[in-house]
Amino acid sequence: MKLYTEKYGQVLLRDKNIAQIEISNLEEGEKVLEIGPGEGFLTQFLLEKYPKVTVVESDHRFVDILRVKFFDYVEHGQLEIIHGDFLEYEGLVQDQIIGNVPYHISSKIVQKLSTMKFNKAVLMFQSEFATTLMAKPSTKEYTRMTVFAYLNFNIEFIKLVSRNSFSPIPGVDSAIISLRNHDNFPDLDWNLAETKLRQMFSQKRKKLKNVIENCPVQFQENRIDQLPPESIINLLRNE
Ligand SMILES: C[S@@+](CC[C@H](N)C(=O)[O-])C[C@H]1O[C@@H](n2cnc3c(N)ncnc32)[C@H](O)[C@@H]1O
Repeated sequence: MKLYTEKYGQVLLRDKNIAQIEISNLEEGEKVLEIGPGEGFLTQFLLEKYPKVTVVESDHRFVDILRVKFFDYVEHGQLEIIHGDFLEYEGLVQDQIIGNVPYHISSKIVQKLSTMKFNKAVLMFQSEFATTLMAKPSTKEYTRMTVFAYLNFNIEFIKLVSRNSFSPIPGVDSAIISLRNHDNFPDLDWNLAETKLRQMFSQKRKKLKNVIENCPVQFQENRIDQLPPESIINLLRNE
């Protein structure tokens, strides 16, 4: 039986150097949470560095493998294996988060992370998605998700990763980035801001004077995807 389903983002990392780069970008700490460990390629290195490792894996076939492979670590309480959906994870504050994440739910993972408290997350995404998170205005990669990420995180680009580092070889390259929570916009009403953001980007071909009531005069002739996040925040506050 084939043990992976590319459709569910199950391409497995095979390059130890890349795993080491990801782990060296995490910080020291007590606890680390891994999203989607698969067969545990990253997990084995995490266990060398952290006293408490929690992994959340949704596929029971991988969970069975992990339970056998890391039996001793589970017995000694260093490793907790959770069979479940990370998007439903309700755990406590984590020091560090790591994951070569399933590409088809990248946006949902970023949204989920925005609701969690952690020190630093080191994540591997499809390179195109990583570009979106850090895109500049007036480029095709600049989307609602770019602004959402800016509102929630400090983002750093770490490394582009060739598709040849995975098995099976996917059709695209990947990229490692890091996210840190920030609280730069404590005055924002988040539910309202997200609704407005969605509404503005759903009409991104229109000039803002035709999208927003009482649009500030300096933005009236612009389209939403021409404005930098700093200006969009003013719109989210003002409207
Ligand atoms: C790209 S693979 C990476 C596997 C492993 N970390 C590696 O690098 O070899 C993504 C993993 O996430 C798991 N996964 C997919 N959706 C998930 C979800 N919602 N919650 C937790 N794990 C998930 C998949 O089963 C798979 O093991």
